[in-house]
Amino acid sequence: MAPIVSIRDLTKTYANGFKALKGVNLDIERGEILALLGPNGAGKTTLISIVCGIVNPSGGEVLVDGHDVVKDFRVTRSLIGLVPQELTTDQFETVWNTVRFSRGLHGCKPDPVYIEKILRELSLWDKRDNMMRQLSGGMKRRVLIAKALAYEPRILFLDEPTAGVDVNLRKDMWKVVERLRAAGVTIILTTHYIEEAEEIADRVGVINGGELLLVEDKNTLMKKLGRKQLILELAEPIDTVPTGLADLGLELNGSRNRLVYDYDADKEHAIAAVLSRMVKEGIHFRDLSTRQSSLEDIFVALVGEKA
Ligand SMILES: Nc1ncnc2c1ncn2[C@@H]1O[C@H](COP(=O)(O)OP(=O)(O)OP(=O)(O)O)[C@@H](O)[C@H]1O
Repeated sequence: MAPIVSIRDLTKTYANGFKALKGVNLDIERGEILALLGPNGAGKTTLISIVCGIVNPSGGEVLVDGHDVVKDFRVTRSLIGLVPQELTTDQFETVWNTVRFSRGLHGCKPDPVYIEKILRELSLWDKRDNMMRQLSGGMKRRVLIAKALAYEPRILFLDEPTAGVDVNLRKDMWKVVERLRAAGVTIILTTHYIEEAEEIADRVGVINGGELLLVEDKNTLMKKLGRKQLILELAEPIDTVPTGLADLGLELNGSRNRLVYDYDADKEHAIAAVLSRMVKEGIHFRDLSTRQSSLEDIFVALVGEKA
């Protein structure tokens, strides 16, 4: 099936001459959860804003369900829900009306039962009659999510949805994301919290300096770029690593009692060779552990390389 969002050679140069996007190509599949990772100023919000029709591209093309986001913006906009980073609501309106109006604005028939369901899901039901200005920052953020869900979008963009919010909101959010995924909604989120991407995303895209460095299935990425480390606590201290072990890449690490061995996450069989060589060299260990690099390690390595 054709991707639900297709981005081709997308560039954006702002009026001051700053190149925020330098030729991005990306296909987003129907029903997937894609996490876009990148440091501050990488171009994530610019990319999302172009797909959502808020910012005009300088070059390239974006198709949403086959429709051009510039020429057919009315159609594409109706398919997309956006939860922006910044709060954009009328402070003197009630929560109930804010969410209800959002549905109406997008041309959907009123459905109070559905609105109630969303408000309950996001723990906003008790606040439905409060004015927006009476809510805490975290509650306002919940309303932004409710506003985007109110018109049942097929594609949902979440721009740093959990930045500066508490654990409860994060948990509520993930429950909502799970429900939406089950309903076939495509979800794209930007985040600085790598564990969030690790937890929830099917694919991960890394963006830096206006370029998409990679997009990869999360598990494949962790396998391909992930590193593992075998740590051997020795029974007796040693001064130098015997040649037979040094040849395999083992090193003393911070102590005469600890040997470490770094290997690719997909080369677990290498451990057997290390252990049999240990026996051959007559070096005994009293404990053994392994450590796997996280998505965060991979991200830092990728972005660092490019910097
Ligand atoms: N209207 C604008 N005019 C000029 N430059 C802009 C404008 N909007 C954004 N930029 C610049 O474009 C770059 C990308 O910004 P963008 O907001 O897309 O980054 P981001 O990855 O979302 O960052 P963050 O994680 O901080 O939200 C930044 O250097 C920013 O200063």
